[in-house]
Parts: sequence; structure tokens; C-alpha cells
Amino acid sequence: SLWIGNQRYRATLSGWYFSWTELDKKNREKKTVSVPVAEVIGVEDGRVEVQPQKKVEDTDREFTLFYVKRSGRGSSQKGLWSLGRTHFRCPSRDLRDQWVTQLRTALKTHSPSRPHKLLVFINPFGGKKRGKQIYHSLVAPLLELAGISSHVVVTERANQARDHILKKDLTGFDGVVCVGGDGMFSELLHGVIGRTQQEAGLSEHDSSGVLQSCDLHIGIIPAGSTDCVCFATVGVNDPVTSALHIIIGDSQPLDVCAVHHKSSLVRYSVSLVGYGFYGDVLAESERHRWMGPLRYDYAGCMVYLCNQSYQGTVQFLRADPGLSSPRDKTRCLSGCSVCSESKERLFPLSDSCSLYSDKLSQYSEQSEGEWTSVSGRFKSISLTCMSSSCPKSPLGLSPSAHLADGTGDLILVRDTNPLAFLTYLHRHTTSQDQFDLPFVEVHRVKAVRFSLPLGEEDEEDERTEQNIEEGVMEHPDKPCVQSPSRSISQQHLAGPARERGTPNNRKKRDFLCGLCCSKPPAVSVWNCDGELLPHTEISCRVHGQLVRLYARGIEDELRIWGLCEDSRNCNGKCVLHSQ
Ligand SMILES: Nc1ncnc2c1ncn2[C@@H]1O[C@H](COP(=O)(O)OP(=O)(O)OP(=O)(O)O)[C@@H](O)[C@H]1O
Ligand SMILES: CCCCCCCCCCCCC/C=C/[C@@H](O)[C@H](CO)NC(C)=O
Ligand SMILES: [Ca+2]
Repeated sequence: SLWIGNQRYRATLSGWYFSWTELDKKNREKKTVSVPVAEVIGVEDGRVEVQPQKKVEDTDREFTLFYVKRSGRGSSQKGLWSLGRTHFRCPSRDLRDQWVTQLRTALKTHSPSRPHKLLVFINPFGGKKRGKQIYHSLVAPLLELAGISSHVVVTERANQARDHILKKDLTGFDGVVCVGGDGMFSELLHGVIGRTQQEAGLSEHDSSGVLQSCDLHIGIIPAGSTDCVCFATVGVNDPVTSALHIIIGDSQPLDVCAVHHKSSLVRYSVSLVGYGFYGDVLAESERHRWMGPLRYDYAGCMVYLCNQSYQGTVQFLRADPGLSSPRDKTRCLSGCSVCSESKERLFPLSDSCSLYSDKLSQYSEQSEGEWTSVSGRFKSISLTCMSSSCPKSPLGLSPSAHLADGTGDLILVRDTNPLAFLTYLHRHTTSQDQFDLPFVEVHRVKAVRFSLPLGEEDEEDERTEQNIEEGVMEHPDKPCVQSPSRSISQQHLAGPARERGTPNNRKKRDFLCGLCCSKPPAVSVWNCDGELLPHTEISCRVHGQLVRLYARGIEDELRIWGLCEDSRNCNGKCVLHSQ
């Protein structure tokens, strides 16, 4: 028996769960609360509070259990986790000590993948510039409670986190965590993938090469402008929820798209590689960084009004249509069977062989398949390895895309009238089928190539590079935040483009003036997870489950409101109807 206040409970710790059942005066069982041991955050002697600040009252018969608490059904914020706390009183000090010891032992046994030591990078300028405050007030106390040690680096420049991961000694760290937005996540992604390939002796520049999967986990504490990667892998943008996923050592594999230009790696993407509308929006928004997160809304309106479309040829390698489809109206949710089965397909012998040799055999044994080619004028071309859901678009650019199936969804939006395009954009924000429009097509793919029409190629690097440079034109009100677009893109400028690419030696032109007023531009620019790419002709290949996040995918089935309206059609396969 344990007591909570004056109420007696029967408590049991058996296997994977710690449960306590309320007993009435006649010993009849009433309500039971069960907490999976894997979701226990910590067990402390005495009556302990951590919020608003740590307070310990060391009473000798009490202990405090901290655990993951989910927001209840009907709550407006599905998927939100908070720290649950219950004070238990035992009949004696001896029994209290036994409970605490047993619970801590169970925790070690049932949660072997929890991190012990983390390397944390805080971008003090990301989003609303609250990164340091978010970390110190909301995250650090939870890590301390869970006994996780952390080394914190507050960044002083763009790419510091990436370079640190690439070059410094990381012995003892189980994972790296960023406090910031998608741009900070991208730094960690590039650092972790780059370092893993260096250590494996693999080149990142071979566009058909195999990459080594990364062991070092990545955690995201959302504190940026869009935080799309966090939203799409956790289901909410909330620092406490993300911190709790990190603490319990959740592990979500993630597909990564490698973008190459000729024979060099340009960037990696997990969310959006987008040309046309999304590229133009990013280029325009970069000029207005000083507006903060609002810059995307402003740029979206401006680019929409400009009504541009671009010519080109998209070639793609289809994924196996027997496995899944971007229009099957399912959602990739926590424990997704398509992703689990993909693991076996991507790493068939992973228990007995190294992951690297498994992937090698996969690539060498299977033929690539045939490339399909589509030419024409497009409003937008988007490749997304995941749904890319975010608060503005709760179901994302491709609602049925999977986080870890080794494929991406290619969405081609052909040139159309402004009203029809607005219908498409508006469907991003509702549950209406975005692909059920005559000018939109979607394909589940393994690889994509984009080329410009004959005669346009020569302009390519110069025009794109110009956009990038204009994208980082400084506004008088802008704080001294160095734009990532400048630093990263200039590093990747190849050959002659790099030589031309000094900021001061070329005329700066108003990007939107180019788009709307004078001769319409022949080429757009690629948006790669919120960074502008310095090349137009690119090739993309999806590397299945290349990295792992401290996350578990979206848990709450109610998030798919309205997506599946017909239980007979889905055969009970969608999460809504399988309940
Ligand atoms: N100390 C720093 N000074 C300037 N730039 C930095 C610093 N630390 C990180 N950065 C860069 O700032 C960029 C934007 O940061 P972050 O993603 O955290 O915020 P954000 O406002 O959400 O931006 P985005 O919209 O690009 O996601 C990142 O790409 C990162 O490279
Ligand atoms: C009539 C209403 C139109 C509203 C249109 C809303 C469209 C929202 C679509 C959001 C797509 C987000 C794709 C994700 C991109 C990220 O990878 C990237 C990095 O943060 N973000 C951006 C803005 O490029
Ligand atoms: Ca995928």
C-alpha cells in the first residue's frame, strides 16, 4: 500500500509498468493509473517540486515519481507532453527505500537507450530570440532531474554547430541537440552525416554512392520560425514535449535526401526541396529576415501576386508502388508499419552484418528501375521526404508521406491560373485532397533530377547565385544575425561561380522587381529545407533512415481529422478507423 495525500492505493511494479489503484474503505478497487517504466523521468526521495523551481522536502517515508503526462483527450493541443508528478507516502522509511531502489533499477533495465550525456547548441538569434531562455528555464531542469549531463554551446556564428560536430572530439556524447529552428537542425544534420561518412571513409560527393547510417542521435528543442522538422516528427512544437522525448531516449529514423550538382554534394534535406513558388518565397523572405517569423507570410503573398511559372524537365525514379502510395490516405504515425517494414528492406541483415555492407548489397542487387521524364512549365516542384507538416499546414505538403520508408514524394504543380493555384495552396491548410486537382501530380520516388530547357543552362549559376546574394541583403533594422544562406551557399559554390561570388563585386537587384515588373525570370531558385541552393540543375537521391532523431513520430490519431472519411474504403487501415 502507498498513500497519495490521505488516499490509499495498491501499487504494483511489474515488468514494463508502475501502476497505482485507488482503494475505497472496503478495499474495493477504483481508478488505476499506469505509467510505463520507459516513460518515468525520475524518482526522488522526499517531496520534490521542480516547477517553478526545485524544492526538496526530505521527509523519510515519501518519494516523488516524475513521468510523462499526455494532454487529455479533447485538449486543443494533441500530442503535448508535460511533466507528471506524484508524491507517494510509504508505511516506513525502509519500504520507501525499497520502492525507490526498485523503480530506479527498473528504469535502467527497461530504458537502455536513454542518453547520459548530450551536446547542446543554442542559437540565441533563432525565431523570436528566446533560445537561451527556453533552454535554461524549461529544458535544463528536466535534464537535471533525469540525471542527464549536458555540455552547452551558445553559438556565435552560423555553422558553428556543424563545424563543432565535424571537427571536435565527441567521445562520451550520446546525442546532439539544437535549440533553434529548421536552420539549426540542418546544421546538426550536416555535421552528423558528414562526420559519420568521414569516419567510415566514404565520399559524400558520389551521387549514386551509399552513405553510412548515423548512430549519434539528434534532438530538436523548437525555438525557431517554422520548426517544421520538429512538428512533423513529434506532432507539436513544444520545448517541454521535445525535452521529454530526448530524456526517455525515443528514436525515430528519418529519410534524408542528398542533393548533388554535377559531381558534388550541395546539401542534405529532410523536409522540402522546392523550386518555383517555395524557392521564390524563401528568396523573398530572406530579404525580410528583420520581420521575424512573419516574413514567410509577407513573402508568400508577394510571390503569389507575381504569378510566376518556370520551365524545365523533371526526371524521377519511382519507388515500388506495391508498398505504399502518396494518395493512399494513410498517415505515418508512431510505430508506422510501412516504415518498420522498410527497415527490413533497407537493412535486410542488420543483426548479423554491419549496416554499411547491408546497404551495399541492397544497392548492388537491385536495379535502379527506369527514369520517367516530365517536361513543361511548373508553378512549383516539391520533393519532400516526410509530410512536412507544420502549424500553418497541419497535414503537410504530402499528408501520406512516411518519415522513414526510404522514399520521397514528388509534387508537380503545372502552370495554371492564379485562382486555381490559390485553391491548391489553400488545401495545404485544410484536409481537402491537395492532389485532386487537374494541374497537380504526385509520385512516390527514390530519386529526382531537374534540368533547364536547352539554351537556359548558361544563365543558371549566375541567376541563382544572384538571388541568393540578394536574399541576404541587409536591412537597416536587421540584427547582426549572419544569414545561413550566405555562409552555406557560398561554401558550396563550385568553380567559376565561387570566384564570382564575392558580395561586393556584383550589382544587387530587387528580386521581386525581377519577378513581377520587368522581363520575367527564366529560372527560379531551389529551397532546400529553408536554405537557397546555389545551383538550378540538381539531382536528388533519398537515403532511407540515414539519421535518427529523439522522437517517435506523431502519436495522436485525432490529428488526422477528416483525412479518412470512409472506413470501408480504408479497410480500417487508417489510424482513425483502426481504433
Ligand atoms: N549565433 C549565430 N549568429 C548568426 N546565425 C546563426 C547563429 N547561430 C546559428 N545561426 C544560423 O541561423 C540560422 C537560422 O537559425 P534557426 O533555424 O535557429 O532560426 P529560424 O529563425 O527559425 O530560422 P529559419 O527560418 O531559417 O529556420 C541557422 O541556419 C543557423 O545556421
Ligand atoms: C490561401 C492560403 C495559402 C496558405 C499557404 C500556406 C502554405 C503553408 C505551406 C507550408 C509548407 C512548409 C514546407 C516546409 C518547409 C521547410 O522545410 C522550410 C524550412 O523551415 N520552410 C520554409 C518556409 O521554406
Ligand atoms: Ca520518406
